[in-house]
Amino acid sequence: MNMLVDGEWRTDAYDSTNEEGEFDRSESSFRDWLDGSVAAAGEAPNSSEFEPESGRYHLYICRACPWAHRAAMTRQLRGLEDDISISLVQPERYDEGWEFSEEHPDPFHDYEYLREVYTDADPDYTGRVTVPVLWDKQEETIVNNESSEIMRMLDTAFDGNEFSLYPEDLRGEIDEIVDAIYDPINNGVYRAGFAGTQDAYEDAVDDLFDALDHWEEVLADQRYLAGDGERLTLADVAMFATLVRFDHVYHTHFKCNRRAIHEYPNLWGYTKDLYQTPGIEETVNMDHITRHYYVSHGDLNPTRIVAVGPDIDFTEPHSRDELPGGPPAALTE
Ligand SMILES: N[C@@H](CCC(=O)N[C@@H](CS)C(=O)NCC(=O)O)C(=O)O
Repeated sequence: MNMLVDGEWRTDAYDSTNEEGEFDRSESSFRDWLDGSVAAAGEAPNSSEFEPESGRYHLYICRACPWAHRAAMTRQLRGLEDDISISLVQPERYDEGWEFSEEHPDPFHDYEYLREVYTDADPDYTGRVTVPVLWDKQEETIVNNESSEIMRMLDTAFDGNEFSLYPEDLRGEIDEIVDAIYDPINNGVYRAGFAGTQDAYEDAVDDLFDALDHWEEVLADQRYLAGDGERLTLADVAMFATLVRFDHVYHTHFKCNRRAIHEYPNLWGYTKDLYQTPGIEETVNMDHITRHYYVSHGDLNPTRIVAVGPDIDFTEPHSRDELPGGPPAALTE
């Protein structure tokens, strides 16, 4: 796989599976926090030189990427479109890594590749070149490239509109759910898709569907994941990013095909409910999602043919409004 090593681009630098054939996701590298943002339940606000000034920060994302999607959804739901600018990279990723294009240019530097943004921040950078990236236009550096942190800091550092996706009374539970769904679900689909052995694949698929069965039950009588299920939170943002991609890419391309999400009554209703929450639909680009996965992973899909199905409709009625709670008033008024 490709990455930067001491600031030089290498296409053979790391193997994404370990000796047991299990997919190994490496850690994100830029881990600064915006001033005043909160990292986890019970923690005091961070103090840093990165002041949360409107217009100072930019998100580089790919619409295909579920991790970048968490950051884009948080920005959109919290009404931060005027505070934080956003731009896309091309959905297809080849040997040169994430690329800008005429359609999706780098708004600040006119760079060809996202890796140039990384070497701008650190000329000797060693690591993967991933999205999302939270870029500081003033200091011309990367603040953070870890989505679980970016979503928390966008929610807690900026005022935005009048609700929080990470409310103080639910933070502990949100942290637990975000952690609990990471390994079997969010990263679980990748563990299945990139497994190098039958055992590693089957372990990942077992974990994934056990976890989906569990949340299917939880969602039978609550609208959202955290607390009493009445409030939309970052736990839902994290879950939705995987569920919305599931039937189009993970089911077929990553062989997560024991069941599709639209075959689970509650998970499917929940996915449609979130999709129809004001602000979310515009963050979903199924064309970019399918093109990215089917085209970029030549080892999994050598013909790079993009699967056309399934025929499902995220805008059809979901009936979840019979459950207590609902989208924050700030989004529906
Ligand atoms: N832990 C990171 C993971 C980000 C990540 O792996 N993004 C993928 C796209 S879905 C990427 O940019 N991959 C490029 C690579 O691994 O070289 C996060 O949550 O932000």
